Amino acid sequence: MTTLTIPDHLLALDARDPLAHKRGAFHLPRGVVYLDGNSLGALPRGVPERLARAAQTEWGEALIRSWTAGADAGQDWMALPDRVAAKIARLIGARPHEVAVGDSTSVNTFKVLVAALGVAQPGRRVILTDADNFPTDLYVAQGLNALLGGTLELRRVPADDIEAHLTEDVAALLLTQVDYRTGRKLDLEAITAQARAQGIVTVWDLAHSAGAFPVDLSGAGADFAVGCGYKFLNGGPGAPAFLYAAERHHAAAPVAISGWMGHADPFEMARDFTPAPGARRFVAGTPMVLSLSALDEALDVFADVDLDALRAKSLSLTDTFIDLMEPLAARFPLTLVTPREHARRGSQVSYRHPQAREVMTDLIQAGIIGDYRTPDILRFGFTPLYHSHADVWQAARGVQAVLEARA
Ligand SMILES: Cc1ncc(COP(=O)(O)O)c(C=O)c1O
Ligand SMILES: Nc1ccccc1C(=O)C[C@H](N)C(=O)O
Repeated sequence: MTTLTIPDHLLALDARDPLAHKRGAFHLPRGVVYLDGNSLGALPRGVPERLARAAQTEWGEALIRSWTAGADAGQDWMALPDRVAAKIARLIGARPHEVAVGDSTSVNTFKVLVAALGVAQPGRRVILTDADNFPTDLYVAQGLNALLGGTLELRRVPADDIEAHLTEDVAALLLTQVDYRTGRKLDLEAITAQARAQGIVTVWDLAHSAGAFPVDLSGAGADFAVGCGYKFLNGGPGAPAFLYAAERHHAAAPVAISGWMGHADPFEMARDFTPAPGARRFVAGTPMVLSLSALDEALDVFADVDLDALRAKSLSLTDTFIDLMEPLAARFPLTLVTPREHARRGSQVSYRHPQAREVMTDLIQAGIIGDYRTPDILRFGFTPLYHSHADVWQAARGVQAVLEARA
């Protein structure tokens, strides 16, 4: 790929990018523009060594002693979920004891839905959600309803109509802040406030939010949330997920999967479940040490990152891509489905194209790795920690070449 013709104004943006140095913290394969960090984040350079240490030293040498080694300093394996939770908390506007790390986003969605229903207004049985929510959110709610003998109503409405459906019969609102297809970002603050005014408990899926831009769950007064460790948090394939439970619910919210690792004192081996303080009670079973180690290391890349700068760069990258694609959208059957309005955009840009699947196959062949989503969506994810405006330019030129070749 040539870099000679990158427009000066884009090079200038890169020259004054306060996050430019973060690119060096990632392994990015040569010859590839990777625009799928919203599905699987790139590999942070520190992770392989950390994994080797966790395997060879902590597991291989210290063996079972690692569960408690360094406990006084909070460095033991037992506390690893809590250490990771504290790092995620800063990114989502939570306090460390309001975040639990482990299991998948799907499992955590189940846990927080049960918790939400447990603190909902008595008598309310409706879960309100976006009809186009990510499948796992819909399926988990369906499964929970089946478990409860069909006593719930899963009310699915278009995202644009959600606010009109925040009525007094709704128990819980289950929404994904950034739509995985379109990249449309919901106003978490406003919707949470409206829901709370109706006595509705909010459950936010932050899969495409955490690590992409600042989220302020506490400031918004959100009740519960979940999110993935392997997307913008770069924790690696199948990384542990997180859940958020506002402190005010800790005492009353039921713990659906009350496992021994969420017990106040697991090695007391008591006969009855006494929840650990805070969100740790939602950590059901043995911490996934290897994958938690990778996520823990990956999160250190964020340690000194100003989240407002992260958001500003994300918007600059997506603005640039939309601008560069505009002439192509005029020549080819591409329809922008991502909002142009900053407040309504996550960190991705998507287009409809009648041959989206084939076009994405060609793009990936050409080293522009984005994603196809049914039925006709070309999706390009931008990760402010490791993308430059020059990458955005390469990507747009790649799209142009593929579309011209197909025409
Ligand atoms: C909005 C959303 N929720 C949840 C998930 C994933 O859940 P899990 O990690 O359990 O597969 C994804 C992506 O896979 C997603 O985009
Ligand atoms: N976990 C995965 C495993 C395999 C393939 C994709 C995923 C994704 O995360 C997809 C993503 N949630 C999306 O918004 O499309």
